[in-house]
Amino acid sequence: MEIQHILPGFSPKLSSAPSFPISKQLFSLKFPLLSSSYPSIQSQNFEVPSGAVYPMSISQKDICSSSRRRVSCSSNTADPNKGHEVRAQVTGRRKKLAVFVSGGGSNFRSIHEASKRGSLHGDVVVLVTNKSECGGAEYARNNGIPVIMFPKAKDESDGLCPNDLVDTLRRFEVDLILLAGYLKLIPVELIQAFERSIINIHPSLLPAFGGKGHYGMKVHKAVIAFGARFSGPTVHFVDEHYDTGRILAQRVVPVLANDTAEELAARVLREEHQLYVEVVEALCEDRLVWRKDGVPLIRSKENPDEFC
Ligand SMILES: Nc1nc2c(c(=O)[nH]1)N[C@@H](CN(C=O)c1ccc(C(=O)N[C@@H](CCC(=O)O)C(=O)O)cc1)CN2
Ligand SMILES: NCC(=O)N[C@@H]1O[C@H](COP(=O)([O-])[O-])[C@@H](O)[C@H]1O
Repeated sequence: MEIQHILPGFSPKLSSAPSFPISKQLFSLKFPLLSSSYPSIQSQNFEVPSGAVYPMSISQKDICSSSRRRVSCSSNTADPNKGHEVRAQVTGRRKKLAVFVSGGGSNFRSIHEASKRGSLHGDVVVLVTNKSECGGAEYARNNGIPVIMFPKAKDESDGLCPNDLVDTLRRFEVDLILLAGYLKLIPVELIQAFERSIINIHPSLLPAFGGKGHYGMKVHKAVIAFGARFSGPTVHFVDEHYDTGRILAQRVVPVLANDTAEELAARVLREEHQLYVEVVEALCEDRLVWRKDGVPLIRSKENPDEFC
């Protein structure tokens, strides 16, 4: 496949990674520059949201210089003449977002806050939950965001069936569905109705530590029990199974020898809040590109030939 090694820089060369003192601070992996041994990618055809296909060349520069490179690759461009930042203008209609939660909703809050401060070109128009009294639902009600129940739970009086949920989200004119700590299986009716428009954030480096039974603290306990040295959040597209959809973005954090599951969870969650906001900002700015082999990529805001 002509783009077999397009992103080798993403795999950390651990032999060159510096050793870290046992401390609770984050570190950034240095990703190797793309060496000349990798086939150069001169021009590839990519699908773009409008469906048009146009050649795009990807130079052999280091596509991501560190694990902490912002997905949006910094949207501000300082104007030397004016001495202040000039935010790149975003055109097009603001995207309408539906967020699905089951718990506290800290990722939901991060996205809503980014929308309110203007860095995210979209609005949360509806919250969906299976737990009417969860923290995410309370936050939505306190911020005037409609809350709908799905699926219909035994101990809940109301709730929608899959087809009614699709109809309801269509009435809200939803463009993008964001799962954020939602613990139920998304039905195939929704996946078919919102093709390539449902993403999820998972608290491990998929495909490791994913699938049925892998949620919340269970994930972090398994990471520690297996002795994994790295973990971190994954944002992926949602298909009909748990955590098997195409990976869109990841961040890496260290797993320290004396970590508790709670300490690891907190370290990963901090990265989740940043990563999810940056990914949703990119999607709201139509910076998503589908590689010919079906892998989704996020185009850099600074240089359309670079990917995050
Ligand atoms: N069709 C899909 N639906 C959902 C996905 C997905 O990738 N495809 N992601 C999950 C989120 N998730 C991991 O990121 C996840 C959530 C829940 C479970 C799980 O095992 N749930 C239990 C029920 C838990 C409960 O009710 O408290 C179960 O199904 O037995 C695994 C992974 C959201 N939906
Ligand atoms: N497999 C799904 C899963 O485990 N999701 C995880 O649930 C937490 C929700 O936190 P939040 O409600 O504060 O956003 C997050 O850590 C998210 O990655």
